Amino acid sequence: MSSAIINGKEIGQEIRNSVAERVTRLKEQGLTPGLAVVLVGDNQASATYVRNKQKSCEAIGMFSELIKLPEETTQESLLAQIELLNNREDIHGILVQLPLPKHIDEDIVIATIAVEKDVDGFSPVSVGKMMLGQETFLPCTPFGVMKLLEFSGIEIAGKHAVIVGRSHIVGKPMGQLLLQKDATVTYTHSKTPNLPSFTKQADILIAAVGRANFITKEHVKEGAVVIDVGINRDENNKLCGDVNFNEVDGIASHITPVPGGVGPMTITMLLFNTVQAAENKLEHIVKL
Ligand SMILES: NC(=O)C1=CN([C@@H]2O[C@H](COP(=O)(O)OP(=O)(O)OC[C@H]3O[C@@H](n4cnc5c(N)ncnc54)[C@H](OP(=O)(O)O)[C@@H]3O)[C@@H](O)[C@H]2O)C=CC1
Ligand SMILES: Nc1nc(=O)c2c([nH]1)NC[C@@H]1CN(c3ccc(C(=O)N[C@@H](CCC(=O)O)C(=O)O)cc3)C=[N+]21
Ligand SMILES: [Mg+2]
Repeated sequence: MSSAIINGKEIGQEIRNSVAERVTRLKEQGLTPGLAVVLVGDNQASATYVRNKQKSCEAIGMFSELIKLPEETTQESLLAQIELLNNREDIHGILVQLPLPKHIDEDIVIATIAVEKDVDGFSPVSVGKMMLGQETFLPCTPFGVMKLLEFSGIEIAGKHAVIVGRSHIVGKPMGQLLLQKDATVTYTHSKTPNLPSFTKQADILIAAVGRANFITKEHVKEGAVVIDVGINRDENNKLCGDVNFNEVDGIASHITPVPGGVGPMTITMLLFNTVQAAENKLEHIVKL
């Protein structure tokens, strides 16, 4: 029997519809949610993602502005651009597309984004609040994965979640969100010996490695829920995940495809966070 497919495009669309309604209500009150996307350099993949994000904003009536800076932009001038966006009334969310050119310190750049506009949830204050379980913008990819699990009726409490990967933007926050929902969490990474001995224990397996078709049937327990965060190109330049879908299909109870799994959810949660940022501002005005 084949595994149930978790359809991120469909679940994402359902959430986008409710976000679109919130946009309509905000506009009736004279406020159009605005997202600024900062793109430095001419990384081809980044340009594609950014276009995708902008199209998605427009589709639900949000304002989006692309700030496109040349590869040789200095850190100082990038920081100045972010300060301008921090102070703009029409911009509620700021996203600085990663990776940045090597001569720029990403940590400093991200820390400069005003926390109330940090819709990626990457700044140190946002991360700290997330760790403490305080209200904040959650990082879009792990947040999107939590929504996929929720909409698919997958129970998390008491389950063993194994994360492959510990990056600051995916693996590490993913484990935190699952822990908050009472999973038992194991982190694995490039220094983990005998990886399958860990992943085989997973009730929920999250692959965030960045290697095409890396997770095979030897890594997966019968009946596990497998979430594939990876976005890679295979030897034929075809988009593929970190999970060898054909091998794992039929072993997993549920699996996310690539494309059409986690990717669309990342953008959905970016829209969600940006609308929330605009609503927060409105509530603030009403309170004054
Ligand atoms: N769908 C979406 O919306 C998004 C998808 N992505 C995709 O997800 C994937 C991961 O992204 P990201 O977290 O940014 O990547 P990083 O390269 O920052 O992190 C990769 C992680 O995988 C670990 N790793 C690498 N090789 C192995 C191995 N052989 N065994 C076990 N662990 C290993 C690394 O370990 P160590 O820490 O020891 O180096 C690291 O923690 C990529 O394909 C990326 O394109 C990313 C963001 C959003
Ligand atoms: N500051 C910042 N925030 C990010 O959220 C961020 C980033 N930098 N840098 C790059 C990664 C990657 N990322 C993706 C988003 C959507 C898809 C997506 O929509 N994928 C589609 C397919 C897209 C295609 O066809 O190429 C899918 O999986 O179905 C993929 C990857 C966000 N990232
Ligand atoms: Mg850098």
